Amino acid sequence: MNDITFFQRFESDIVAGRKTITLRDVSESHFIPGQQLRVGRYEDDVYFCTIEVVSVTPVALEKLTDEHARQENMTLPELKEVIGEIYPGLTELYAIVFRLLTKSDKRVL
Ligand SMILES: CC(=O)Nc1ccn([C@@H]2O[C@H](CO)[C@@H](O)[C@H]2O)c(=O)n1
Repeated sequence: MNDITFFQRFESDIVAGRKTITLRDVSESHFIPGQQLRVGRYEDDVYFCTIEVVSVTPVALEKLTDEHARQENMTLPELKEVIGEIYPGLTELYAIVFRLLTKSDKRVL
């Protein structure tokens, strides 16, 4: 069982350490710093890595900065577009900072 999923298109950035945060809605704001999470792909739930939660911080959409975008390996306009597609109309987000612990050796990229 996985604890959190990411869209498959972000898998390579996560396992390469280029994406170190995710922005989620309140339904995924319950993670605790220090918690280790098994990470799967949203499309098929295939496990691909384990991360450790570093912090969970509420952030308003309008308060997102270039630093958040850098941690997503995107530009700020790209990030806002992605969020608008995943969470239409949502303005209250939670920034989950994580660090990569282990990668699955069964991944096929
Ligand atoms: C079911 C579900 O909500 N899945 C999600 C939600 C969010 N995200 C990522 O968070 C950042 C901003 O939202 C973007 O980089 C997306 O990667 C994701 O991969 N998968």
